[in-house]
Amino acid sequence: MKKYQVVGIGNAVVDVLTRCEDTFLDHMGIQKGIMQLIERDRAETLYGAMTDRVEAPGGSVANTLAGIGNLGLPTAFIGRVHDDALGHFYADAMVKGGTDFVNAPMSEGDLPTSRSMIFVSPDGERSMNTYLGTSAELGPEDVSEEVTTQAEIIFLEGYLFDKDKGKDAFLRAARTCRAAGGKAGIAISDPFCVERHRDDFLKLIANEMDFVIGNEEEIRSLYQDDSLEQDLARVAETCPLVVCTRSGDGVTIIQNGTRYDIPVQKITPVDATGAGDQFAAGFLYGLATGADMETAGRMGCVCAAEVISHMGPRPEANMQALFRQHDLL
Ligand SMILES: Nc1ncnc2c1ncn2[C@@H]1O[C@H](COP(=O)(O)OP(=O)(O)O)[C@@H](O)[C@H]1O
Ligand SMILES: O=C(O)C[C@@H](O)[C@H](O)C(=O)COP(=O)(O)O
Repeated sequence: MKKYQVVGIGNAVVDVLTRCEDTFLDHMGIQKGIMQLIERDRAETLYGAMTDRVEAPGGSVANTLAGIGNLGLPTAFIGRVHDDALGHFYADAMVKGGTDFVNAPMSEGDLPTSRSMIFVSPDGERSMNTYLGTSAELGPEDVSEEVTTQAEIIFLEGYLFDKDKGKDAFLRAARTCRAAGGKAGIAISDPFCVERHRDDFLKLIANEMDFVIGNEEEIRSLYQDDSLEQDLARVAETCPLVVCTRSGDGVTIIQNGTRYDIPVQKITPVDATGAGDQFAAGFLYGLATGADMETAGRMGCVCAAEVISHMGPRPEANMQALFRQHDLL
């Protein structure tokens, strides 16, 4: 038995959330529904333009780990925060939620803790504006083999793929985990990130990954065949387990050539932030505990439905209790 059932590696980001009308997005030049990277000045402008801000620990894979921690499995997260107020807020929240935050806040360098200004539209869609401070500087030296070899599953965040040292950190984490008998998977994170590094993404998925999770746009961005079915089939040819979420329109899982389609009851989200991350939390909980694919997929949907029913990217409910209500435990 290893120390951790799931370990994540990704950007450590504090989310600052507020509601707005779509006209505000147009006025500020914010593209709706995606994660866009911004510079420090723009971060200050957007922060200043926010009313009724809510601050919450975020970061895509970190949200997933927090979700799995909430479900009671031993978890850890590898990410970088600065030794500043937001950094301590972030690290403390991870630990309080049951996930080890293995890298202490760093005082060297002048890049602050990362933050994302997230505007939630009346239809629940979230538009993220992320200022990447120190979190995107994560490199192989930040990956402790003592942690990765103690992981049954390691989960990597595609956003970190934007820098060479992030790629190196991934490879070190995935290879050391797998060499010690664990499994490695990736959350694709973003179609634009794939756009910038398509060949590397395809190689990583084909050669180093045991599973891949993405939404429809992310899966389609890999092979660009102009057909989700064809794209899914091509990813499934190279990777033993592929999971594709399609918002309120169901989830498709292909494991070693067998396909599972999980229905989703479509609702209007209060705030869609974290839907994909919490789907991954429920699904990985199922994978780590030996559930069949149908059950793991349904667990993912229950976690995602909970998080989109309130503001913020992490669960507020006791997810074990919710699983029991849905006869999943
Ligand atoms: N409108 C919705 N109604 C019900 N469930 C939803 C809705 N939007 C998202 N979800 C849940 O969240 C999961 C992930 O959503 P999706 O939008 O595909 O990912 P991402 O947040 O990564 O873009 C879906 O598989 C589903 O379970
Ligand atoms: O990492 C970021 O830039 C934003 C995150 O902090 C945010 O919490 C997030 O990724 C939400 O996830 P999603 O809505 O499931 O894509």
